[in-house]
Amino acid sequence: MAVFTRITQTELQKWLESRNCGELLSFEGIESGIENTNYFVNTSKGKFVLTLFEKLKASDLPFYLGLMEHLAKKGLAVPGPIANTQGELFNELCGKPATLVNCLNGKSVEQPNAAQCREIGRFCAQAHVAVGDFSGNTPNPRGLAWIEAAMNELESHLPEAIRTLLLSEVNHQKAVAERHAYKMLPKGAVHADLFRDNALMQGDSLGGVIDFYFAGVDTFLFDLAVTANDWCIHLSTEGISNGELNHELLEALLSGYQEIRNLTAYECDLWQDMLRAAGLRFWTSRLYDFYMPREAEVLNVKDPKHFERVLLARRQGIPLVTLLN
Ligand SMILES: Nc1ncnc2c1ncn2[C@@H]1O[C@H](COP(=O)(O)OP(=O)(O)O)[C@@H](O)[C@H]1O
Ligand SMILES: N[C@@H](CCOP(=O)(O)O)C(=O)O
Repeated sequence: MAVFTRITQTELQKWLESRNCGELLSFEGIESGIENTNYFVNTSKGKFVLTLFEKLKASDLPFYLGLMEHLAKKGLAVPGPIANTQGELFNELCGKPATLVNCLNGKSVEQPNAAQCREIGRFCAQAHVAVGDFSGNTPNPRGLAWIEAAMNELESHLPEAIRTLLLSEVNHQKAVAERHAYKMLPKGAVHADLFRDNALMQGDSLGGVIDFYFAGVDTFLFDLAVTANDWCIHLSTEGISNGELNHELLEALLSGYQEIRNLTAYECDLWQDMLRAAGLRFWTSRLYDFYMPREAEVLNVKDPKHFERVLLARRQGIPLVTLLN
């Protein structure tokens, strides 16, 4: 359960008055989130999602909400924030910065098929093209600097074997970041957490992508690798993963992507390294949440072992680059 902040009908009604979104009919807390407090809000004008930001500061929000607004205005399936009468995309509710966005249709899938992976590949590329004229420049908050700092903070909590693997991969990624090819990778504001649970599907079509609150400027290839590691993971019929990729799903994702945007030679060169970087990113954050959970997060901690297996599988150097062509 992750409704960290409880609101009353009167508080919400008052807050909604400054938005042209109709009369409040009902609202209901969403239990599945782990970062923010979310409510479904029904008004006489439609269905919305209210988000109260639990960790992000007001100064962080113009980037995230601006990115969502930018993509929504370009026609991507992204919830556009509803501005208040002062033109603000967020303002305080119960002492927290809060925003109201459109409620999208669809539900997340656990075992995607190839058509759904192709669709998400197309979305990813469309977003990469669409941010060409987005001016926000907040760096990826979970980039290599954060990973290294988290690793240092975790050091005394980790078993020896995990510490060694983590250090080895951080050192590898630091070397990758120094390479000419890496410096030539196209970059922009990316979602950086485009997991299955952040996309709402309606059959094989995309209802929309939500949860931009780990977005930041990073390479497009890293964003695609994050997406591939989750959407194209090999799952047994029981839904269990050994960390390997499902090549049929990966081919679908990459060909959907390349229908919209071709990967450069530098991107093809660094594909394997970015799959590793994406594995490292989520292994580290899950280790961090596992060893240093916030109180209300204890029940929602995600399994770090999964991303340890992902990282180990990507380090094996199977020539995945052939799937890019
Ligand atoms: N714009 C939206 N449209 C429809 N459902 C949404 C929307 N935003 C959030 N949700 C629902 O709320 C759940 C939690 O939202 P999410 O942004 O993932 O929370 P958190 O960042 O706290 O993990 C989602 O799984 C989805 O069911
Ligand atoms: N996708 C990340 C966790 C981020 O949480 P979210 O619910 O805000 O997407 C992971 O799986 O580790």
